[in-house]
Amino acid sequence: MTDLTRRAANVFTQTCGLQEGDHLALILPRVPEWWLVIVACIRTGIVFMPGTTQMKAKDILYRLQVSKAKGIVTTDTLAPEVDSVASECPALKTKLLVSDHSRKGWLDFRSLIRSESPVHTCIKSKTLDPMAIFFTSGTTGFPKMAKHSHGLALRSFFPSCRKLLQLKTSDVLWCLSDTGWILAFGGSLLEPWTAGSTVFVHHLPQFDPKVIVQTLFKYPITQCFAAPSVFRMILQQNSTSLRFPTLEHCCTGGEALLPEEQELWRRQTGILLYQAYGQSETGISCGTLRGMKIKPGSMGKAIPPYDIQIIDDKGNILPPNTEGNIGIRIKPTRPIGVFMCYESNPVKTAEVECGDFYNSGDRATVDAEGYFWFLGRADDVINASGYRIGPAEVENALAEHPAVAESAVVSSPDPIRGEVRNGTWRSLWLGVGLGRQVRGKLPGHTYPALDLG
Ligand SMILES: Nc1ncnc2c1ncn2[C@@H]1O[C@H](COP(=O)(O)OP(=O)(O)OP(=O)(O)O)[C@@H](O)[C@H]1O
Repeated sequence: MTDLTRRAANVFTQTCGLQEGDHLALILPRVPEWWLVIVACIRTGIVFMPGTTQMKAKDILYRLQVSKAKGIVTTDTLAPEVDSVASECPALKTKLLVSDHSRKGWLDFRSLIRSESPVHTCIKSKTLDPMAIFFTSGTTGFPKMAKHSHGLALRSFFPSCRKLLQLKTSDVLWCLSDTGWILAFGGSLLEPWTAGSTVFVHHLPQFDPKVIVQTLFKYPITQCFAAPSVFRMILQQNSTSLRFPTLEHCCTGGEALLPEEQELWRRQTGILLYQAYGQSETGISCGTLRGMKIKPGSMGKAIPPYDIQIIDDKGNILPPNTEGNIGIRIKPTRPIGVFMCYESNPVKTAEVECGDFYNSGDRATVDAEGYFWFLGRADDVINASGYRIGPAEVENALAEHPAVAESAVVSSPDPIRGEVRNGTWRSLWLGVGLGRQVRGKLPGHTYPALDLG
């Protein structure tokens, strides 16, 4: 890694002329170059911006334009999409291709790495210097650019954060997060790197729960980190055995997890499923640390240095068991790991500040023991006849029916009750739950109403 990332750093600065602070879009599947590009950026101070390979030309165009990216690294699958929009991105100067074939107008990253010098001196980055931009999922609008400092990487070294997975050098960690999300940066790079454990990588070009089960049987994976949908779809396979030979610890986050699924996973695999919660703006902020008592359905406790409280819309702390916003204290001191700002969007950055807190936009309660319970996103909460209904609660109820594989609950306007709950369901293969996707993408869309009783 040392040798290859030094060479990659030289490719960026010497061959491409990129400089500290420049923005580099990184859209790669799970190939080794993803790791090389990120570490090379950290070495040089180039701000990397991961993106998911599921993007199409218009998504790439949006990201390149708003970020004013000077460079992009991608594969030959997405290179034509980039070429179709490149003329509309005046800042884009460098296109690097990760492929065994060449393409006109693109630099060949693999052969450049081979020919570049392995001698490189790291910049002397400071904790608060910019390091990365993570685009949010865009569940509620255009993806926002959450800009992080090098402090995000430093946070992984804090003993409090190490307690979440408690990785050892003998561990083999498989994090299934798409390379475009902040979870992949933490779970596939920072966490195992800090602990000196082994990263397991599977190309997994298409999500197939059968392949995941086979892989967990075949390879000496000891820890697995994935979205709840992954565990859910494995359970839906009705496999004869899910007693994996080496798997010891499982962690999940990114969307709501049903308490029943947690219990079913334990019964079928003999392993507990620990829940964590986080955002592109904060990394993992809250979680059930390995070995901590699991309260089924709870996201666990705040992970220091984050001080998480349930707050009202003015930033006042609410008492236990009261619904409110999940807030992370940012005053008087902004904790290391919380994003710097939304790039080029001071208005949005100011909007999420609420008194002494960063307002996550998620609704939850905290119990007397400090465990957090997710209710839904503030913009998803349904107000029907004066009752505030978290869509996740209705989805959980639907999911208890054996014929329902996945569900999404959205509201539609009602002249008498304000809003009524409507539902839809269908199969999905993405690593994020249907509820979150559909709710975010189709606000106000009318589905046939369900009688939910
Ligand atoms: N354990 C969890 N349980 C329930 N929801 C979770 C959990 N972990 C994360 N989430 C959801 O995922 C969100 C974070 O996702 P992400 O940062 O990718 O952007 P987004 O909020 O979906 O996108 P946008 O802000 O663009 O709409 C959280 O705010 C929360 O709603």
